[in-house]
Amino acid sequence: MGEMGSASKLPEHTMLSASERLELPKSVKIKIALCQLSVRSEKNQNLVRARNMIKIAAESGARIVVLPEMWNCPYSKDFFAKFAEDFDNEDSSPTISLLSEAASCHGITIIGGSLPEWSNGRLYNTSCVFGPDGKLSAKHRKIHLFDVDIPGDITFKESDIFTGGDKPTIVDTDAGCVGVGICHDIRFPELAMLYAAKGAHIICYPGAFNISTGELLWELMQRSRAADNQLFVATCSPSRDSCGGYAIWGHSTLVGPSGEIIATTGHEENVIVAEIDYSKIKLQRKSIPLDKQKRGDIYQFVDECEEEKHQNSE
Ligand SMILES: NC(=O)CCC(=O)C(=O)O
Repeated sequence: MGEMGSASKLPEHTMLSASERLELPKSVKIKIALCQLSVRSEKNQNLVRARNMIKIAAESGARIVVLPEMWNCPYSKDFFAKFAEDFDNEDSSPTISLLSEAASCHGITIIGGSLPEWSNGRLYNTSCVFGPDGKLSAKHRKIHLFDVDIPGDITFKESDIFTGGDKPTIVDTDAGCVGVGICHDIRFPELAMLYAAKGAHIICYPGAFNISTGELLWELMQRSRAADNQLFVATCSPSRDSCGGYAIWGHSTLVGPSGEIIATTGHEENVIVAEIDYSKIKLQRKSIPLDKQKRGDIYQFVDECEEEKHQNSE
């Protein structure tokens, strides 16, 4: 694995304004790859297999490569702490080294799925973004932790183990402006709206939905976030046969700005490579200008008594 150097240090922020971002990225058409990896209980095997998938993706022409939620570690409370790495300690973070080396070796942007991260005695579910120079360009800590209790079906409480993130994450890459969320973050439209308002072209959600909620909601959530905000949404999941006893839905998908599915897959291990045509964003926003049609002034209930008092006093 290559030298990491200062790969794990976040750059000083050079954020563009939303209106600057509304200009299309230099390359209007790019390829994106979604690596639906089968996650094993041996960390090193996951690193080797993911590295191989990134190579396949890059050789297929992908400029952005997305990995799944928890791809170096089974999605299981028995593994998160054991597999966690301190990203700031370069000697003890083989996964960060790998992502940095792979991004610079192929000259691509990697949305590095998510990994268990140790920081100051806390555990986070964290996604790291690397640019073609191999440097860390953003770090998103899962904001909305997945706590679920469906009697007779599934009980899982991420908040028993993880601390939630407290910041939204948007990053300007040479292949478009990317908003980042992790799995359960997709259920919160406010986050996607914020990214759209800041000028994101695509929102990437590494995710590991389970079979209980996935069938009904996984595709619906992605298409809703894309259609509401008229931008691209990409998701990347581990495959169903991943270790850990949590039944994963799979179905990594790319959705376009009218809510259309551009590419998807089943639940097996697979690398999906698909084309993004960023000009579709402008076209969709021109055809149906939701932003201009919005009535921000009336999305609130007016207290009728207050209204009456106000009218009487006039
Ligand atoms: N890993 C997750 O955040 C799972 C989210 C999920 O399945 C859901 O229904 O929400």
